[in-house]
Amino acid sequence: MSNPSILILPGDGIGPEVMAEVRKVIGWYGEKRDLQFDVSEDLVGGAAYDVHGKPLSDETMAKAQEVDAVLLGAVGGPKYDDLDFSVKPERGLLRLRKEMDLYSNLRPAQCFDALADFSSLKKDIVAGLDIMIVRELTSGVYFGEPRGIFKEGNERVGINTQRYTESEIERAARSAFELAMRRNKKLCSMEKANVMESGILWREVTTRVSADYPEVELSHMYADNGAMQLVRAPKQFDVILTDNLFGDILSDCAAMLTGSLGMLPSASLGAPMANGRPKALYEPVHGSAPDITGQGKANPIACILSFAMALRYSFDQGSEADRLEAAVEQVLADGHRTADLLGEEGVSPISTSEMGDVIVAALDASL
Ligand SMILES: NC(=O)C1=CN([C@@H]2O[C@H](COP(=O)(O)OP(=O)(O)OC[C@H]3O[C@@H](n4cnc5c(N)ncnc54)[C@H](O)[C@@H]3O)[C@@H](O)[C@H]2O)C=CC1
Ligand SMILES: CC(C)CC(=O)C(=O)O
Ligand SMILES: [Mg+2]
Repeated sequence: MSNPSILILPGDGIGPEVMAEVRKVIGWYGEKRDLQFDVSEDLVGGAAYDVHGKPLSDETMAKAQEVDAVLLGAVGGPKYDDLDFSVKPERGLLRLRKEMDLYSNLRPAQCFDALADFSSLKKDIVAGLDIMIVRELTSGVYFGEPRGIFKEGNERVGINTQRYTESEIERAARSAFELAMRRNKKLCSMEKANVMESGILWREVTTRVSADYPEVELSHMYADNGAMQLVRAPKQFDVILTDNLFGDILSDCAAMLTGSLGMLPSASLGAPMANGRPKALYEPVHGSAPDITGQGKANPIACILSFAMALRYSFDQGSEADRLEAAVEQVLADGHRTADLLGEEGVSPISTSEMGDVIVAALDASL
C-alpha cells in the first residue's frame, strides 16, 4: 500500500517559518515511528501570486484535491494589500476551502496548565479549559452572492450577503453533534436569530437535527452574548457550533483564553473520499503575522498541533496525536517559551526553530 500523501502549502509571512518546524516533526515520525508520508510542497497566497499572478494555481488546486491531507501555514501580508480583491492571497485559501468543500472547521481551544497565567483573563477562569468551536466554513457571508462594491447614485456601496441553505446548516450541525457525542455531550449553537433570518433557519435546523442525538444537551445563544460569555465564563461550554463569520471572530477570541493566538490549531474537514478519509486541510488559526516575520519569534505550536489533528482525523493515528500533544504540553511545563508567551520573571524566549527542536526532543523522550 502506498504511503498517505500530504501537500504542504507554507504560504506567506511566518507560514514558512512555522511549517519548517512541522517538517521536523513529520521527519521524526518517519524515522522513529515508521510513519511514512509522501510529502510534496507548493505555493499559495502571496507566494503563489508572485509566481503565477494568482493566489492559487489550477495545478495546485488539483493536487490539493488528490492528496490525503493539506497542511497550510498562513497567507497574506502588507505587500499584497493593494491588489485587486480577486487575486488577494486570502482568496487562495478561500478557494481551497470552497472547492474541497471543507464545511466543518474544528478549532479547539485548550488551556495548558503551564500557560494558565498567560491568558488575559484570571487563571481560575481559564485553567483546565477545553472547548471545541465548530465553524461552518464554506458558506455564509464570506461566499454569499451578491457581493461586491457597486455604484449607487452618487456613492459606492459595499455588499456581502449572509446566505445559508438548510443542507449547509444541517451538515455542519451533524459534524458538531458527532463531536459532542465523543466529548461531553453538550452543544451550544450560536447565531443571531433575533435579527437575522439566516439565524432563525440556523436555530430551526439545529433543533431538528438534535432529535437524532437525544443524548446531547443542545442550547442556543445569540452570538454577541456568546462572545461575552466566552470571556466571562468559558468553561460553561464544551462544543460550540456557529457560522463562518461568527466562528472566525469567536475562535480568535477563544485563542486568547489559551495564552496566545500562536497556540490554536485547526482542522477543516469535508465529506469522506473514496479511501474513507475525509477531505482535509489543517492550518493554524493565526495569520501571516507580518509584524514578527523573519525574526524567529513565531510560535510554531499552532501549526504543530494542526499536524497532530491531521494524525487524528486523517491518518487514524489517535495515539500518535496524543503523543505529540503531550510533547507540546511537556515543553511548556519545562518552561520553554517563544516571545509571544513571555512575562514570567527570569524566562528568556527561545526561537521558532528552538521550539521545534525541544518538541522533537520531547517526542524522543516519549519513546
Ligand atoms: N488563515 C490565514 O492564513 C489567515 C491569514 N490572515 C492574514 O494575515 C495577515 C495579518 O493579519 P492579522 O490580522 O495581523 O492577524 P495575525 O493572526 O497574522 O496576527 C495577529 C497578532 O498575533 C500575532 N501572532 C499571530 N500568530 C502568531 C504566532 N504563531 N506566534 C506569535 N505571534 C503570533 C501577530 O504577531 C500579531 O500581533 C493579513 O493579511 C490577514 O488577512 C489572517 C488570519 C488568518
Ligand atoms: C481567509 C482567512 C484570512 C479568514 C480568517 O481570518 C480565518 O479563516 O481565520
Ligand atoms: Mg481568522
